[in-house]
Amino acid sequence: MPSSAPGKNRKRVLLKLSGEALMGAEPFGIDPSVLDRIATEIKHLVERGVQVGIVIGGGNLFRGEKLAKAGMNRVAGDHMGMLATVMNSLAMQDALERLRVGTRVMSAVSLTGVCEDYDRRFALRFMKAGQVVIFTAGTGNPFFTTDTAACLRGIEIDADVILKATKVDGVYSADPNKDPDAVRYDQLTYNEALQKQLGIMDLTAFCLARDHEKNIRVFNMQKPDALINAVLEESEGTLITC
Ligand SMILES: Nc1ncnc2c1ncn2[C@@H]1O[C@H](COP(=O)(O)OP(=O)(O)OP(=O)(O)O)[C@@H](O)[C@H]1O
Ligand SMILES: O=c1ccn([C@@H]2O[C@H](COP(=O)(O)O)[C@@H](O)[C@H]2O)c(=O)[nH]1
Repeated sequence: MPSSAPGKNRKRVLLKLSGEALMGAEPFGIDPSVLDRIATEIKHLVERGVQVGIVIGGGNLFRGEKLAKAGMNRVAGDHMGMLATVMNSLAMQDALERLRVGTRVMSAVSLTGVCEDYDRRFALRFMKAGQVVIFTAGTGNPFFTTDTAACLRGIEIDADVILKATKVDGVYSADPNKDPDAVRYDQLTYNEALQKQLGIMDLTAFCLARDHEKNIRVFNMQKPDALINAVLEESEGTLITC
């Protein structure tokens, strides 16, 4: 399908990709076949005229909290975590550009010669011109997560929806990887998620999205075409609303 001409009224999404989902069956790092499959699905969205901003996690490489538990200074660990998100972002940029999808990586911390600094107005211009923008290095601050960064950037770029692409097929009454009796929701509100302390995202991310009236759709990125369905059919996983 040919690329749509840049236009004013196209759908704009903020896609949060779990770092762990990039591992595929590997114990650490990135499975190139998973990366290429996800890049192909993103290309299909761009070809259908969807403006795509992406935030990628770093859990397949480093998490500050885990490093701190092993004895490292938490801030140093969080800096490593943020740099892990940069590595994932560069890998995704490479995969997209091999598919001839123009892609910019914009970082919350300056990494001269590696990627661009984050600038909201430039990011919007790139997306309107049909380029994918990957917002990397989280919020640029320790003690936050890329879920919070995804909500922050989603609000800043006024995304129609924040898509949390992960390894489970929605939000459950309890962590489905720990509780076999957990039940999946089709839809729920932020206040329900907060009251029930559902651990699919951190509280800061939930509160930010709720306070700025951004819906989040949680879906399984391992399911082929789930991303396309989530955006075009609005049919996958769980929708979290105000
Ligand atoms: N109520 C719940 N419903 C669904 N999943 C839940 C719930 N509570 C906890 N989880 C867990 O949350 C995980 C999703 O988190 P995900 O891996 O996307 O997080 P992340 O930390 O943002 O990503 P990254 O891998 O980049 O660090 C699921 O794999 C699941 O085990
Ligand atoms: O704003 C942020 C975002 C992330 N970090 C650190 O990066 C890792 C990886 O991110 P995940 O969201 O866990 O995938 C995170 O554990 C933090 O250590 C950060 O410091 N600030």
